[in-house]
Amino acid sequence: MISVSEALSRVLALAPQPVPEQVVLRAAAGRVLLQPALARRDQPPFAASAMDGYAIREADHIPGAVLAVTGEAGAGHGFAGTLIPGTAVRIFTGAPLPAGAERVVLQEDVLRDGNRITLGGKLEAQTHIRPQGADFRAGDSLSAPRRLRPVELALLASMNLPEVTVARRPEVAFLATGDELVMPGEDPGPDQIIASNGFALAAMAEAAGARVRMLPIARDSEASLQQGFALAAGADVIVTIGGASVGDHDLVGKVASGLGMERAFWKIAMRPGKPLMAGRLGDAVMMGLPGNPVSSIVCAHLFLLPLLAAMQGLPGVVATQRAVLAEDMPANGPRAHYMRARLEDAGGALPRIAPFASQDSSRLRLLTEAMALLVRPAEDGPRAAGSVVEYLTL
Ligand SMILES: Nc1nc2c(c(=O)[nH]1)N[C@H]1C(S)=C(S)[C@@H](COP(=O)(O)OP(=O)(O)OC[C@H]3O[C@@H](n4cnc5c(N)ncnc54)[C@H](O)[C@@H]3O)O[C@H]1N2
Ligand code: MOO
Repeated sequence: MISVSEALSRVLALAPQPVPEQVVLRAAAGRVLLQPALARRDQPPFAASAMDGYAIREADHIPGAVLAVTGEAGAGHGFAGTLIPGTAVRIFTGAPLPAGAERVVLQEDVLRDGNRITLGGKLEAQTHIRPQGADFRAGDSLSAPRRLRPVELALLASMNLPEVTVARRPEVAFLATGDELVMPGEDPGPDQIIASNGFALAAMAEAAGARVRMLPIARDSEASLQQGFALAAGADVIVTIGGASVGDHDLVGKVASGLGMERAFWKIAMRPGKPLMAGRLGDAVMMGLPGNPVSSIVCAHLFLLPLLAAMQGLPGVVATQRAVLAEDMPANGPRAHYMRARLEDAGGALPRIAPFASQDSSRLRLLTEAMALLVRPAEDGPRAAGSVVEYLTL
């Protein structure tokens, strides 16, 4: 059995290079920007007013000064002339500052009478001007790679970039296998259960930027699995669920090998998730997840999500955080243990973490109550309450 970190590097070694594609901004949400995006213009493109008021010269900024209003500057239509000393131009938020103007006084701070304004007795120090390029300059870049959040879409839009280069979404085909499985809403036989894992896994993959195909459940026969693999043709990643272990009906490894899968590994020193396998099957990456619900979800978190990240040009890392152990724990065995745990704010710098008494990898409901996976490295010694440990969130 190989270690978790060795397995992750073997999985990442299977990842093909990201494929760039051009998309319009409206289609870029959540996609990974592959090339730095360069602003095509300054923003603001001119010195602009930040307030509604009057543009004036610095020399006229005197309490009680009386100035003639000689024109107007609005957003989208500036004042054509130059501001003459002793005069003011009515100005609105976002309007270009007239030539010669050096500050904007708020309309609340002046008295207007016909075409004249009188500045108030108490004037502000702030000029209420947004200098040209205060947000960004032409040529400034949004660095890559990065996953595009809504705020970055707005930034790209204001850089006047209608299209961006992003990574093509990897396509993942999920193939659940087992005679005991039926889909939700179907009528299960007396020995059957509902196939559940795929719903979590598909949602996880989609949130990680993938497109997902959920294939019909394969039965525990070589022919049915072969048919399932045939239906997965064209996918970038083929993920089987179940049938990965050593039982007589666990046929995934055998069938995949028969179809030419080059195995990168089978079995990892971790729990849950020991029977995980991965390799290359034709042009696709193949990942065989264990069938137990918690095992499949934990393995997907540790290996499938980093793979999908790497395929989109992002680092394939699993980020952990630190917490303080709430109770003593005995030494861990030879497999890294990802323990379902409760996380609580203990008022200190780090949260407190307490593993659940049951770590049964079939219990989905418990998993929904776990706020974290406490990571116990293989062969970790006993740990006393109060020691600092690592965890990850699902
Ligand atoms: N003699 C041994 N037995 C087992 C070992 C072992 O090392 N020696 N490993 C155990 C571990 S650890 C795991 S994990 C499981 C995984 O086995 P498989 O990947 O072959 O999974 P299945 O046997 O097909 O299913 C296990 C379990 O999960 C349920 N299942 C399967 N698919 C789904 C699904 N899509 N949705 C919901 N539940 C699913 C299935 O009904 C079983 O209860 O093997 C241990 N055995
Ligand atoms: O490692 Mo299995 O994944 O315990 O349930």
